[in-house]
Amino acid sequence: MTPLQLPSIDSIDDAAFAARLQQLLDNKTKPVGALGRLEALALRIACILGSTAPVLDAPQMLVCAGDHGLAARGVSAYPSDVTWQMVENFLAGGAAVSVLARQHRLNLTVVDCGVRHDFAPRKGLLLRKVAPGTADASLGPAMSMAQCEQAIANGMALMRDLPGNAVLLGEMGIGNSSAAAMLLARISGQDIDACTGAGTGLDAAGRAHKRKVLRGVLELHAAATDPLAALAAFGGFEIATLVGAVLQAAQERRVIVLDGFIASAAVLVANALRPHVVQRCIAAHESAEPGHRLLLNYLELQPLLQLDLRLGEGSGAALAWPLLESACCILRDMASFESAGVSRQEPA
Ligand SMILES: Cc1cc2ncn([C@H]3O[C@H](COP(=O)(O)O)[C@@H](O)[C@H]3O)c2cc1C
Ligand SMILES: O=C(O)c1cccnc1
Repeated sequence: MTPLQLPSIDSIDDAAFAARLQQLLDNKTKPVGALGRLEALALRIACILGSTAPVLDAPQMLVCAGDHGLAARGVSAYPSDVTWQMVENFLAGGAAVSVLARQHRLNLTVVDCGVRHDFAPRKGLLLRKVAPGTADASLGPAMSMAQCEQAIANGMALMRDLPGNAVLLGEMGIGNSSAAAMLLARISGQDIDACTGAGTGLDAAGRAHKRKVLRGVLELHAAATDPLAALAAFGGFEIATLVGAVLQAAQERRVIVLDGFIASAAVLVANALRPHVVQRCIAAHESAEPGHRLLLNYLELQPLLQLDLRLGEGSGAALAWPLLESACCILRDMASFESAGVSRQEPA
């Protein structure tokens, strides 16, 4: 295998351009700042796309799926078979993300990154299986480094082939809130107990068991300190594929819309590898999974919505999408004081 080449990702900070955008926003027919955080959102999208009149084009909902060997340790309230069953549901159009993507006209692509099931090929499904599920991370690394790099390379390649200038991140994989919690603990240095939550709905005893298992897995992989080693140690294939997709999207200056805890964990890893990634990111919401708030704080991202969602799939990203469209419309289409002949604020 050729060695993995990660893209280089430059800073898109441009103080002069941001000041120009702020002036455009301040000249719109409204009291200064009256559209609140929608103005900051407009400014961020405009900076990512490098346009004072941003247009979101052919948005892509990318849902990456994979199974986790660690699920055999009882860290999820649901069995691993739910992963492939939900992939079928995504493709049949009945899952939350299917419905919401349809509502908002987001093109849905589902990727088998490493599900323990053989899917029949069909439209909307990309077969990029590295292996049928990761290994049990409580016994050894979830993925070999070669598998980890393969999944990242798959994500980069598939993103290159997707049209548009915006991508919304989704995932499916029973047990993946455990992988996300361990990645957060390792990369941010926070205690695993604070990073661990109920996932699909564990009760108090289930959460205590999950914390104990995850603490043991972190200890087993104490040497996995750099982001790639941590990703290989904890998994999973869907997170690694998303890492590649995020890196590629960031390099192409697409708008990257984060969903919940697990999709955000992929961005955490990508940003640890290439620190300017986060400049291209918008946090759609803050999930009820407690680690998500810690993760967003660590990345200094402010979520748009707080709806106590704890689903994943990309559902929260789809729900926030109309806000991004509205932010662009305001910057593009609102009249200025001059063009509309509206009087400005009286001098103090
Ligand atoms: C029916 C069903 C649909 C889902 N859609 C997303 N997830 C979510 O739950 C999983 C993470 O939680 P844990 O780590 O506790 O397994 C992921 O698959 C995530 O996307 C679902 C879970 C279930 C049961
Ligand atoms: O925040 C998420 O993405 C999430 C939370 C619980 C279960 N699955 C996903």
